[in-house]
Amino acid sequence: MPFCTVSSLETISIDYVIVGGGTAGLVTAARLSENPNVVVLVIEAGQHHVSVPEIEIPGYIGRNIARDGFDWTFLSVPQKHANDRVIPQPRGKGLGGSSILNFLGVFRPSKQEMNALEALGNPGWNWESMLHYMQKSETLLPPTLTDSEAVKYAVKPKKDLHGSEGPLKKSFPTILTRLHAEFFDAAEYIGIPRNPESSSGINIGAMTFLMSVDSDSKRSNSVSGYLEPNLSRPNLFVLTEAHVTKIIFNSVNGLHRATGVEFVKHGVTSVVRNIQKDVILAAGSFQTPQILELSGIGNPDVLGRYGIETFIDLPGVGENLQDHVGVSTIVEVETTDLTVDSLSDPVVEKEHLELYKQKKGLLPSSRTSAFIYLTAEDIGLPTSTVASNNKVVQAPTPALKQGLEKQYRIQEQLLSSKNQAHGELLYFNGHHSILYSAPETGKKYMSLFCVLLHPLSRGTVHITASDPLTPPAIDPNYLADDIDLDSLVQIVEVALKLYDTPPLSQSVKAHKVPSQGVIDQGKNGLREDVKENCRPIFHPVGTAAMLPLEDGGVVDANLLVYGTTNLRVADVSILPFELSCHIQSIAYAIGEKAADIIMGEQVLEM
Ligand SMILES: Cc1cc2nc3c(=O)[nH]c(=O)nc-3n(C[C@H](O)[C@H](O)[C@H](O)COP(=O)(O)OP(=O)(O)OC[C@H]3O[C@@H](n4cnc5c(N)ncnc54)[C@H](O)[C@@H]3O)c2cc1C
Repeated sequence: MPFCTVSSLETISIDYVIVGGGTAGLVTAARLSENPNVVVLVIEAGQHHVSVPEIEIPGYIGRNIARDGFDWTFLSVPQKHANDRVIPQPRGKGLGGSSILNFLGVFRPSKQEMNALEALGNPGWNWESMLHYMQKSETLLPPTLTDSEAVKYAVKPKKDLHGSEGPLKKSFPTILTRLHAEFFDAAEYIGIPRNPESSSGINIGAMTFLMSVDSDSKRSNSVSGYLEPNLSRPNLFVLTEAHVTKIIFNSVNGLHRATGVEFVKHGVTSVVRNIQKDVILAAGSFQTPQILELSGIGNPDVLGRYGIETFIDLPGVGENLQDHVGVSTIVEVETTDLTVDSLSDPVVEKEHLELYKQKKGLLPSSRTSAFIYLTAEDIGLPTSTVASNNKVVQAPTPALKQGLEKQYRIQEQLLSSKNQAHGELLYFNGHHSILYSAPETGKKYMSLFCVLLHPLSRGTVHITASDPLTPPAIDPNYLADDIDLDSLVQIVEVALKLYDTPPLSQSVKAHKVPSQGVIDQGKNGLREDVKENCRPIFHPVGTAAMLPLEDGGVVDANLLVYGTTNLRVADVSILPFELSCHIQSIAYAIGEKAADIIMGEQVLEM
C-alpha cells in the first residue's frame, strides 16, 4: 500500500522524490519503481480523488474547472493587451494533476517541431525518440467505427504508429454528428482535406481525435494507468495533501546536491531528508518554477524582492511562458443532431446517465472531437517574414534574448512549411460555455474555438511572496505581439468562412458569437472581440525551458537543473516552445523519457 504518513517517512530510506503526482510525475514514479531495488516517493499537494463522476464520465469534461480541491483555480494577472482582463488558468490538483481535469484529446505534435527541439540544443529529443515514448505510454483500443465512418469522420489510425501495451488507453469517440461531417465537408470545399491519420508527424487538415477513455467508457489518466495498477509495490510511496515548499541542498566544492524536500501538510512543516539519488520536480508549468524560486534558484532580482537569497543564479526560471490562446465562435444551428445543450435540462441529463451505463448517449464521449489544423497558407499568414518583422527582441538577460531569437528563427522555419499547423479550429457539439453568452432554452448550437498555436508573445510566472502558499503571478502576456492578434483574427475569419460554406452553411441559422454586428465591422470588430474574449486552451509551457545555459535554459537535455547534480524537472515546463497540438501525449512522453534517462544513468553508475 503506497499511501504513507509523514511519520512513516522517518523510517524509510528514499532514493527518488517526485514533487507533484500529476501527469508526468506519476509516469516517472511508476517507471522508476519498476526497479525493486530503488525506493520512490511521490509528494502531491492535492488529494487522491476516488470514483468521482465528474472525473470519470467523459461527457462531464469541464465540470471540475474552478472546483475547489480539483483545480488550483489560478488567475492570470490583468492582461494588458486583452483589455486588462484577469483570465482563469485551470490546473489539475490531486493525484493525476491535469490528466484528471483535461478534455481527453490525445494528439501528436509535428515531426518538424520535435526535431526542432533537438536543433535548439537538446540531443536525443527528436521525433523518433518522442514517438517511441508516446507509443510506450499508450494502448490504442480497437476501432468502434465502420470503414466508411472512419473515412467520413477522418479517423483511421494506422496500427503500427500507435502503442499497444502502454498504460494510457486511447479510444474512438462515440458522438459523431451530422454537423461534424458537414464541418469536414465544408473544409474540403475550401481546400482543407481530411487527415485520417494525424499521429504520423504531419498533423494538418481535418480530423477526429482519439480520446483518453478506456474500454469501460471512463477517463484514462495517469492515476488509472500508472498508479493504481502498481499500488502493491513495496518500493513506491505516495504522500498526498503535502504541499512542497522548498528543496534543500548540500553544497560541496560548488556542486549543489538536493538532499531534502520541505513540505507543508495540514499546516505543519516537515522535511524528507537524506534523499539518496534524485529529486524530480513535476509540479507543472506554474509551480515547478515557483518551487525553484522558493529554493533560491532563479533571477536574483526576482528573488531579492522577496528576501530570498540566490542560491543558483538562473534567470530563465519562470521566463518564456507561452500558451495556446484562442477565442470562441458560436452559431445557432438547425439540425436533427443531439447537441450537448440539451443536457442543461436535468431530466434529459438523467436519461443520459442511464444511457451511459450502456455506453450510449451524450456522456461516453467528449463534447468535442472534430478538429481542423490550419497551415499558414490556410490562414493567409505571411510565411517568411514573421520573425524578422517582429519587434526588437526583449528579454531580461543577453542569454534569454539569444535563446528567444533562436526560437523565433525556428518559428519562422515552421511557418514556411506546408506540413506545419499554426491555427486550430476545435469543434464543440453545442454552445461553448463562456461568460458573456448563454444558450437559449430549446435552441441548438455549434461552436468553433479558434486557437493560435505558435504565439510570438512571451510571458512570465514568478513568485510574489516568500510565503510558499501564495500563488505565483501568472502573466501569459496574451497578444503582446500585434502579429499574434492579427493571426488570431485571421483564424477566426477561417471559422466564419466555414460557417458560410456548404454543406455546413445549410445548418447554420444565425451567428451568436461574434454577433452579426461585430462581423459586419470587419477586421476591426473582430480585433476588439478577440481582445475582449480570448482565453487559453490550457497548455502553458516553457517556464523551466530545456535549452543550453547560454540560451537562457533552466534544464539540460538530461533534465538536470543547471548548477545542480541531482535536481531534475520532468513536466511540460521543459518544452521551450509551444507545439501544434494539445500536449498531454507529450507530458506522458516526458515522464517516460525522464525515467529512462535517470535509469540509464543509474546503470552507468554501477
Ligand atoms: C482544463 C484542461 C483541459 C485540457 N485538455 C487537454 C486535452 O484535451 N488534450 C491534451 O492533450 N491536453 C489537454 N490539457 C493539457 C494537459 O492535460 C497538460 O498539459 C498536462 O497534463 C500537464 O502535465 P504536467 O505533468 O506538466 O502537469 P500536471 O499534470 O498539472 O501535474 C502537476 C502536479 O503537481 C502538483 N503540484 C503542484 N504544485 C505542487 C507543490 N508545491 N507540491 C506538491 N505538488 C504540487 C499538482 O497538484 C499536480 O498534480 C488540458 C489541461 C487542462 C488544465
